[in-house]
Amino acid sequence: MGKIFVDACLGKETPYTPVWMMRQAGRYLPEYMAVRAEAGNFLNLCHDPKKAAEVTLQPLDIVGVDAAILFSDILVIPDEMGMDLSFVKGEGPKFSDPLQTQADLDRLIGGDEAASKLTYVYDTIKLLRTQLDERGDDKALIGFTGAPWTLATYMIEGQGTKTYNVCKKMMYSNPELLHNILKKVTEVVKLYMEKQIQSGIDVVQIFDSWAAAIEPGMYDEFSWSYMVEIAEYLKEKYPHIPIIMFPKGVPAFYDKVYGNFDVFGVDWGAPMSLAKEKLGDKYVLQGNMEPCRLYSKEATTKCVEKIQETMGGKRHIFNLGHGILPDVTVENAIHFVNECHRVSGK
Ligand SMILES: Cc1c2[nH]c(c1CCC(=O)O)Cc1[nH]c(c(CCC(=O)O)c1C)Cc1[nH]c(c(CCC(=O)O)c1C)Cc1[nH]c(c(C)c1CCC(=O)O)C2
Repeated sequence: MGKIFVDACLGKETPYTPVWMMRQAGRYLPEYMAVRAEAGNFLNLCHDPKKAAEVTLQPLDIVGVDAAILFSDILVIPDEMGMDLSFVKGEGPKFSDPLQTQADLDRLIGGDEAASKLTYVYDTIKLLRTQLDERGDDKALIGFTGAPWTLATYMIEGQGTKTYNVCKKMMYSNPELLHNILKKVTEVVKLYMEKQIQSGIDVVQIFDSWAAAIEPGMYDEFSWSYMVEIAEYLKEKYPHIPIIMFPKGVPAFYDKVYGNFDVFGVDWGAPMSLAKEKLGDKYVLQGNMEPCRLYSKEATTKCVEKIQETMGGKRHIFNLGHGILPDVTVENAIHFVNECHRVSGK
């Protein structure tokens, strides 16, 4: 069966506009919390293909989205390259030994050796492929990776950061080392995404969540060019697999966007009309409701109607402008999905 989400990514006309939500498999769902509790913790859940597949599919049945996104995390890549990842309760991800020198980087494994260690991700995808095919509906499966820059911020800082001062010190005082880190991560990501495709995903999304940390004139050099390199590697071998680029918070870069990919993910900080004007002819646009609107049904409806008015149901995929927050009610998430379908004629 043709998948409406895949068709929409490729710019084909679809009977209605598909919708999904970034971070849709997560803590706002009591059913997710139950499976996570069984697993013991978040990383165990990522490492358990059966449970990871189960939470991947939950939003399809509970919220009614048109695509599932693989349940995993962007940080499993540096973890398998040899950095020791943990999630500290209430504090988020941590690496015990952040990268500071070329010698630190040289100790990490790279290339196919690293990509081959992520077997639990490929096993989850294979299981999901079977389960989705058995369902016989037209829901797509999205695989993903972090952009090399976003991954590097965690590898260098050792954790999430508000200032990015450690990685920016490297950017301005030792750019060669930062490029070496980005190159090594890029090589792993290319092979990781290739193995995700071979395992059965329908679409790729590259998350550059911390794009806005880079000053506009340097964004291409330190992030976008690596994302494009990954996209072009995959497009050459797998032209039928759509690629979504999601660089958060870089409207100043919209005039300079280039590369062979299909969908541009618009975050909530940019007006959809601006993205349409600058990028709408070249790329399908995804987005972009401010996730906090999910706290109010009225605010949600207003925004969905406005986005629909701007995009006119053409070359568009509904989504939030960043991830759904844990304290949103399931009822309001369902309302968002239903409204996207209503205004686009489902
Ligand atoms: C920056 C980033 C990370 N991870 C991810 C990003 C990029 C996307 C974005 O910008 O939102 C990507 C990600 N992380 C997760 C997914 C699963 C699929 C989905 O979107 O539903 C995806 C696509 C699960 C997760 N990844 C994480 C959770 C929460 C873990 C839990 O307590 O259950 C989930 C469901 C943990 C995580 N992972 C990360 C952080 C900063 C945190 C802690 C923040 C928090 O606690 O909300 C790194």
